[in-house]
Amino acid sequence: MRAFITLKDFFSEHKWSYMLGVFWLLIIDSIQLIVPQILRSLTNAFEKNMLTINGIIKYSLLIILTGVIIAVGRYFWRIYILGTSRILEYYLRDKFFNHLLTLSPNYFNTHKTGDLMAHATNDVNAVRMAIGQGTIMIVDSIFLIILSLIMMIKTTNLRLTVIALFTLPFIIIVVSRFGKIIHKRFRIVQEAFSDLTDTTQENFAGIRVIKSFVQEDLVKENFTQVNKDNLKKNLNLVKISGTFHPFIQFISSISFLLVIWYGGKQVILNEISLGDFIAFNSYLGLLIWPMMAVGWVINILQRGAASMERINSILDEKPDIVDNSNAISLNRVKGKIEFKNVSFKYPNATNYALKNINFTIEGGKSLAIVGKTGSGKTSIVNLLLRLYDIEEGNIYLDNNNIKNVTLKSLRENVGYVPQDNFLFSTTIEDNIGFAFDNKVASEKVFNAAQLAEVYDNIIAFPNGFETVLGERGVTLSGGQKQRTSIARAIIKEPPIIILDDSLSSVDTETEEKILKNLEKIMDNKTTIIISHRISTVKAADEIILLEDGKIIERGNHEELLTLEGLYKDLYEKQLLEEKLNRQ
Ligand SMILES: Nc1ncnc2c1ncn2[C@@H]1O[C@H](COP(=O)(O)OP(=O)(O)OP(=O)(O)O)[C@@H](O)[C@H]1O
Repeated sequence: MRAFITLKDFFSEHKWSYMLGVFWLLIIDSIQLIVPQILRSLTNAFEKNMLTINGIIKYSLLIILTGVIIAVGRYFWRIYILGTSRILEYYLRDKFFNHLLTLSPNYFNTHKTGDLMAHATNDVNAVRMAIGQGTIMIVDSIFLIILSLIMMIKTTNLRLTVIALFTLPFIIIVVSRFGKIIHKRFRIVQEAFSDLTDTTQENFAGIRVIKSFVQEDLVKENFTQVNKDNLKKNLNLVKISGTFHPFIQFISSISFLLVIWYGGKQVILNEISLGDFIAFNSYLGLLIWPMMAVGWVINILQRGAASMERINSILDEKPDIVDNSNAISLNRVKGKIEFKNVSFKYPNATNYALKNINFTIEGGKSLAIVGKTGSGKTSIVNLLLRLYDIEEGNIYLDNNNIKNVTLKSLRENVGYVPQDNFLFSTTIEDNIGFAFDNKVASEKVFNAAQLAEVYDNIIAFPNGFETVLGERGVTLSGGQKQRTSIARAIIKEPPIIILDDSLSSVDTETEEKILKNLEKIMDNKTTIIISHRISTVKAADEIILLEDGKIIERGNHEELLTLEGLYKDLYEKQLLEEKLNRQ
């Protein structure tokens, strides 16, 4: 139960709602305890032939009155307790999502999206149940058990009460044994649900690959397998809960049997009145529910605690990359970037992705990075944006070690066009204006789209810039996505812009136009261009050629050609390719 300590702030904020809910709950419970007394008086009067029509009306009205108060009270405790548990669900999901946003990209490389989605749905629900229904049941059970026992003893005698409670220890044993098994099976069910969510999510994300490889049958088979596994684990849980409840009910019915046998005898011997006997049975009936509820509540709390533990394990996860305590916030930088003796291995990787990288880009100048796939080009950008931290070497921005700069100000100074060009399922206009907290002026969006050479494509769509991308709308071509993504980066007018293979899907003519536009807007701004294509990089002030994480050639285009090395080979091969393409 210690797991729920995460929610202490929530409880302190909402304690009054809980208290009011509990207050109403206790009122209802107290009134419920009056009903057997009404039945008792009614039966006794009936037995003594003293019951008049007026008496029947009086007792009936009393029963109706208690019914009305119970109904009103139930409404209020539901609002206060169940309503607050819904607020808790909202609070916890928000906290969970916000925490995930603080985690470093590496966390998402090593954790499945489906798993995280299952935490945000199933686990949060289980916690809500524990805090809502669970609270009600605990208060209800404790109060009703104590007061029913007092009333039972007062109405009849201690001996009959003790006999009625003969089954209580058995109920406690059964509840605690079953509780443990239910807890374990519930955890397994949650894990199976995570797998199911994950498989579904992955299959739909990769639907194009599945269809193009005609692998629907294989995917179907895999899904059926995971779905079957989920079903099996759920049935295991149902079987145990299915045995548990009737079992408890059976044990408690033995109490009734004992009361009918012994209590009946006491009525015959005139030790208690018929009214006492009936009231006693009603109290026993009232007692069965809380005794059962003890079982339920343990079940619900166990589930809630298991889910809370799973959520806590993520909430306890510390982001790998955070601002250091005396980090400075940079305003608009001049854009000087320096890598000094930087070597880097990805977490859990054995090989270095970058080895002893040294370069300086003066503010306003451009650097191009070329190299074969996997040579470490993107890794340089990942380090500059501090998506990963380095242990060997240093990176400086305007002569400040980036480890001493706030992440926000570092990243705000950079316009980044990533390789995967991810766009959100919202309008094109909102995608381009993504960097701004508030809606940005449409003219600004249009201008960025023009500079990225995608304006004409966008206005050709029936809804133009209002076109919704993704599920409900148009899907852009690879080149259109790249250019929309460029527009998203340049609209910020950042002092540093990074294009990671961002022109690979556009033809050379459009590429040239985009580069010309960039030249205009990037005057006095620093540019890093990563590309496989020499045509994209040849105008850069400096070009570095990477191989296996090392810089093997550097210089401007002309200098690199005179080196007669790999760069020149690459250039000649691409010239030949272009020539062949033109023929
Ligand atoms: N998150 C990661 N974890 C472990 N290794 C990684 C990770 N990202 C990249 N690598 C490895 O680091 C090396 C350099 O990768 P990087 O993405 O920098 O190459 P690249 O030159 O940009 O390639 P491409 O042109 O294909 O994009 C590769 O061997 C790659 O497998």
